[in-house]
Amino acid sequence: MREKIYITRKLPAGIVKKLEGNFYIDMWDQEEKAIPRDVLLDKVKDSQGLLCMLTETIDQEVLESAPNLKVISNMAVGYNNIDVEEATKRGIAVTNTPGVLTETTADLTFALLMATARRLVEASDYLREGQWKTWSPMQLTGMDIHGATLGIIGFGRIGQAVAKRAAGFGMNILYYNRSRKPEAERQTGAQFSELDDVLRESDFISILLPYSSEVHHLISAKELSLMKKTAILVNTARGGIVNEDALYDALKNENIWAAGLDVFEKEPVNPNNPLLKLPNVVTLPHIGSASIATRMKMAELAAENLHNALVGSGDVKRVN
Ligand SMILES: NC(=O)c1ccc[n+]([C@@H]2O[C@H](COP(=O)([O-])OP(=O)(O)OC[C@H]3O[C@@H](n4cnc5c(N)ncnc54)[C@H](O)[C@@H]3O)[C@@H](O)[C@H]2O)c1
Repeated sequence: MREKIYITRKLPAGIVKKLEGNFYIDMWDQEEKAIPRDVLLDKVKDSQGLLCMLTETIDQEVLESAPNLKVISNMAVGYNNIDVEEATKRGIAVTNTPGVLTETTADLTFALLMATARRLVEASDYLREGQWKTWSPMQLTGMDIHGATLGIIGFGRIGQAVAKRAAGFGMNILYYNRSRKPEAERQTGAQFSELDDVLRESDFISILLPYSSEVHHLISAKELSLMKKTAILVNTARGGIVNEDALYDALKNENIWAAGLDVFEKEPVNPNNPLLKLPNVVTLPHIGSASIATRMKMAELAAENLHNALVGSGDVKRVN
């Protein structure tokens, strides 16, 4: 009997068709509605492979419901939605999609940095709401990007790709990372600093660390208090790295100047989240890797990981 793969979101037909050559495929295909938890728990019961998104929490309960599972293929580079330790104990391979989304996520990070610095959303709303009646020299003024110092926290693939863009914009670059990256330092002129120094000296802070319990609320009240009052925080990594209550206070009390957020502690974001009400925050619904070409590449790589891990040959991007 063919092995069964369950896919938690509708994927492009061509990608599903390729998998159908070797496996029995079942898929959640309601695009407007996320897969309900009870459906997921039921569907994994007889599956050998699971292709999921970061919106699905693959915890102990899911793993217990899936005694036949051999591979979990996450269609994302981050995999904090999966209990990797528990999966490893059960001999389940966990895979992700690194690399193919690096440049697209760096583009979005830079776009968010610029939109926040130059108040693009506020300015667009101002015009649409019919408020543009005169001209005043200090109206809708923002922060310069050229010549400013960018501090990158998490200097991996995406962090380094952001640094390349920043170098082109004439920014000075500081970075904090677990280990030093001499080759990227040479290419971008970025300088390694301790975390507190990066926070103190930067005009822009870009967070690009993977989420883990180790970095939960890494940026909290104390860290925000080290930042310049004119500083802008951009988070395109994971919401849990920043303490949202502390961030709200820092923005409300003008201890920092603005924030650009693509990610939140709880997603999808509750529309009543107070951060959405602040004028000095630009918010996005986790669209870092959302270009047509990149989402296709991510889906292809996620399918390839699953296929290769199940047939036992070819390249597999394993995280455990
Ligand atoms: N907004 C989005 O849509 C989106 C898209 C892609 C990736 N992401 C997030 O961006 C993250 C980074 O992606 P990447 O491909 O650059 O990953 P990466 O593994 O290439 O880079 C992460 C860097 O962080 C460093 N690091 C890890 N833990 C650390 C710690 N505790 N202290 C200091 N340094 C630490 C690593 O040494 C590495 O250099 C992903 O894990 C994901 O959560 C978000």
